[in-house]
Amino acid sequence: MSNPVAPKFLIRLLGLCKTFGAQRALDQVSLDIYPGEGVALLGATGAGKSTLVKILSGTLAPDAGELWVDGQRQRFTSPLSARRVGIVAVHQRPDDGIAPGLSVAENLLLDELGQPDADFLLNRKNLLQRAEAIAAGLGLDLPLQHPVERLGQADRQLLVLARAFAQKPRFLILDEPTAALSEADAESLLGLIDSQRTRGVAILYISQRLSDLQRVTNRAIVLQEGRLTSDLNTRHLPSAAYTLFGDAAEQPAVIPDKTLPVPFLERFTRAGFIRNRAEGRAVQEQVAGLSSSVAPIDVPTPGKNNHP
Ligand SMILES: Nc1ncnc2c1ncn2[C@@H]1O[C@H](COP(=O)(O)OP(=O)(O)OP(=O)(O)O)[C@@H](O)[C@H]1O
Repeated sequence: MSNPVAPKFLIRLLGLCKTFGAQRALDQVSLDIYPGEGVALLGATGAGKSTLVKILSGTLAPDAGELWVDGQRQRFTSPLSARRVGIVAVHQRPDDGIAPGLSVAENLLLDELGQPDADFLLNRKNLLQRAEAIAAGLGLDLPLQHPVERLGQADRQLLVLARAFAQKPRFLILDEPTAALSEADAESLLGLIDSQRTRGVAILYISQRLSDLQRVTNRAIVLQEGRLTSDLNTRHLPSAAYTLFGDAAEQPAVIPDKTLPVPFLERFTRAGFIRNRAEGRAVQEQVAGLSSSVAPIDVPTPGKNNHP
């Protein structure tokens, strides 16, 4: 007989497989994640972490297996389709989630700007008020009216995370979110993650920083050569992590200095403002597509007179 008080899973993966040529990136991965859980995703280089994240966030389709969200089978065709059911991924490079040429406020609301009911945001005053409300709700002090290019690396990371939180996700995937942050900024971010978890948001957290993992996760899963080999309480993580990664477990990640290609934004940049819903949607789709690109993007830095 089923237990009537057993918690209901938010995410269920059944036998996920993904192969690239001869390389098996994921092999029969099955997993349940419950509302409010903080789950650390661990694995050595090439273990399949990014592949799993891409499948969960709608960038890649699995070759086999099932993905269920809140009792419904899903077949994502894009990051937008994953977002519609509450799955939001923040990738490691903060600039992947930034649209240059726009203000901090517009970047904060980028995901709302392309939505059918977003017309009210196309008024600058409304947009600013909405952005202020979001930033205040998250306790973030961001210069909302400034061009986004003026933000330093840490504020860019906070902006990208605030944007993710603003979408009211049910399942948030965070890839090394504190790597660019000072200790104080990292602490406020970890506090924000705690408050999301308290509200029932489940977190999948990729990091090599044990201190972060112990702070925001209760459970750790380990991928090895595409297979899920361990599922343990985070309390037991230190010994397991050192077995798996040795000294690398405490080394901070290095964020490559890459930025988005900007040509597609030039006409928005000239106006300095998104003028209608179609433009909002175009920017949103471009940023979503770029942030989930499989290959790293080698591009010129904006503002250095190197547009094609
Ligand atoms: N687009 C691709 N084409 C070919 N092989 C790929 C592709 N993406 C991933 N792979 C391969 O699949 C395996 C899993 O890669 P994946 O990037 O998911 O690992 P990872 O755990 O995220 O590694 P890292 O920590 O280095 O990011 C690796 O052997 C990788 O080379």
